[in-house]
Amino acid sequence: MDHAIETSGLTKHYGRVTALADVSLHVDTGSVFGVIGPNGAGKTTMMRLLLDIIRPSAGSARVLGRSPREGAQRLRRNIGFVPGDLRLEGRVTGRQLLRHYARISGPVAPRAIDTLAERLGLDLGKQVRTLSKGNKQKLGLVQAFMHEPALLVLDEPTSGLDPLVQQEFLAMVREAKQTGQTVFLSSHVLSEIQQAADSVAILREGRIVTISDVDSLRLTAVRRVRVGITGSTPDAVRRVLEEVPHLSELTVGDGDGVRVTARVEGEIDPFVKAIGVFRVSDLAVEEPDLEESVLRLYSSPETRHSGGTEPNDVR
Ligand SMILES: Nc1ncnc2c1ncn2[C@@H]1O[C@H](COP(=O)(O)OP(=O)(O)OP(=O)(O)O)[C@@H](O)[C@H]1O
Repeated sequence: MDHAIETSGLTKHYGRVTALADVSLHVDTGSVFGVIGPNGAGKTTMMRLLLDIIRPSAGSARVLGRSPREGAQRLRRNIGFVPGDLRLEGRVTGRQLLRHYARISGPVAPRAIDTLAERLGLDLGKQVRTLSKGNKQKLGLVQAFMHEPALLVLDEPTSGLDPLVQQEFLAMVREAKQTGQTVFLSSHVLSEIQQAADSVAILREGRIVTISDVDSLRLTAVRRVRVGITGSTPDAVRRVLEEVPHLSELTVGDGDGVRVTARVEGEIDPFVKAIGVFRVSDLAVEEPDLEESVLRLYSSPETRHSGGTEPNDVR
């Protein structure tokens, strides 16, 4: 399989700040590749380097077989890009702006703009400057997808979108993959990467901490769960839940029914099956925390000793 993106020792310094350090990775053509990391990890820097918006201090990249620097013009037609700091202003309508972009990006299939806008619930008749943050983000997504580029580079693409629109976006990513497009997207939300990506690079302080397939990563996800149970007693609930593997920090309180909180690591299925024997009146499963579930497990020994959880500490 050939590579839509290849980087070798890619490095970017801003004065004394190293935004990206020695990043070498490749993204298979036709795959969805996620980059995940906390604020300031270097995700935006990497994307800007790939698009020749900024130039590397060291190392190199190839995008669709070319250096970003040499191939800029042609690459723009074959890449759909949503920047992390998307700023759209102006008195033009969304439709007028997209038509303008279509002249730069190359042929857009008839109705592609309307179809995408309808999917995302975007009104193309409104002036761009009057759109909310989420609606501007939708406009950014339509402009990236509308010409069916070979490569989509999406920096925090779901920021500002409500959950239903996020799901629609994820469906668009899956469809893009089915048609052979490559998607390179960044996020600091673990669940989004898990749903969308085949492979993921974890970035921290400008360095790749690990590159893994998403299925292996899923096993490390840590979730916080809260359950309300009626028609049982705290003791009975505790007895059942104490048998659940990879469940820790269990609290069982008595109040309006039995109130349970716990931390579940990895697969959620044994926990769901265990509470299934009770009458569940309330259930909340919190989004896995990136720091807790992934970064501590994969961080360097020095970082781990500064208070993180050791991988083999995890119960
Ligand atoms: N133009 C710049 N001048 C100086 N430092 C910069 C510049 N751009 C980025 N940095 C620094 O480089 C590091 C990486 O920033 P980058 O924006 O790539 O991170 P990120 O992972 O995209 O973060 P976020 O999730 O907050 O968007 C940060 O320490 C940031 O402060």
